[in-house]
Amino acid sequence: MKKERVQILSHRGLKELPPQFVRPAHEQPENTKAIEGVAVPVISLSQPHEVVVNEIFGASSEWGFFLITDHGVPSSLIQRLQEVGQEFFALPQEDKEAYANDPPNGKFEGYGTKMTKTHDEKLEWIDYFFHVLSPSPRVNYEIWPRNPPSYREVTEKYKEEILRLTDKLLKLLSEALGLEEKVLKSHLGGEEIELEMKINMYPPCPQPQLALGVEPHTDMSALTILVPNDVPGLEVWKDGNWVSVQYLPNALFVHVGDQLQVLSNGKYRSVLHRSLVNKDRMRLSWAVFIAPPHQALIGPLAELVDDEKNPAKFSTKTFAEYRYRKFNKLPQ
Ligand SMILES: O=C(O)CCC(=O)C(=O)O
Ligand SMILES: [Fe+2]
Repeated sequence: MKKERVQILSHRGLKELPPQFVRPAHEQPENTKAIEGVAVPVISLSQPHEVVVNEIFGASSEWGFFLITDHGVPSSLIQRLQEVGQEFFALPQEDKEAYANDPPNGKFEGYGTKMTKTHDEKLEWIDYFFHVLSPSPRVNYEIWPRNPPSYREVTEKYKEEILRLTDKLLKLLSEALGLEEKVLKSHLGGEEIELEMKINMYPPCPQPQLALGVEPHTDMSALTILVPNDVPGLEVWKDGNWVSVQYLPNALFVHVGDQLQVLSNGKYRSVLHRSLVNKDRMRLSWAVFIAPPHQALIGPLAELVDDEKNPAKFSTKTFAEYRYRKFNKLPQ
């Protein structure tokens, strides 16, 4: 079945949002505005080690979300990553369709647009490109965009930077829990840890106040490292309010995902977040999901659990089972 791409709809210049995208009133951005005057944590990684550990602990336990600066990823590389992604989405439609994914038939990688599952499930105002980034044996380069030709080289370079940052963040997050620095990464598969790239593309939307780019969710990854273009849109849930995340040039957005919440027995919080869309401008974001291999067993770390004061708050299961339950909206 041919999918209706949001980018094509957007190009038609509609005055009104098609009804399948109109969120129920209680979800519409105009009825659920972000609170003013609250700023998300921004952490410079070039501060003294103890300061960084403390700030990461505070942000991960109170917000499950923070921005990092002085992370060492060259701004020229971030810019190239953004250019090759934008160039892909600017290709003629039939060129993009050659990469179409097909989730109902198990083909998750490639160019995609979400379709409704049930009669009244609403659509999100987004097209995306999704592929595995690491480890190498799991990567299918056939599905990566061959156009622009530098897509692969640039994305591989960015992967190396994200692998380096993953190591660094997992060490800091382990230390902040009072654990040896290698603990979190080893529970997430060590060198088998998996990275997936999702380029989110939100075209201009005729009635952004009625739509969502991505509906409220937590990521099932352990961590997600995201870089947006300069169009704001991400909001995170904090103490009963939505808080908008402002654009900060070259900062990377770090989300704590479900697997880190489970491993830390709830000391770290998996952040609820959503994204809004824009009337005139295209928003793009590059999310790298950092997750354990499917067969990894994930549960609260023994070091953090005791029968009396800190009973386990989550059950232990394979990541494959966690994913299955989350996709099918079953209790964990
Ligand atoms: O575009 C964004 O800022 C958020 C996207 C997101 O939450 C996701 O891809 O899981
Ligand atoms: Fe997300």
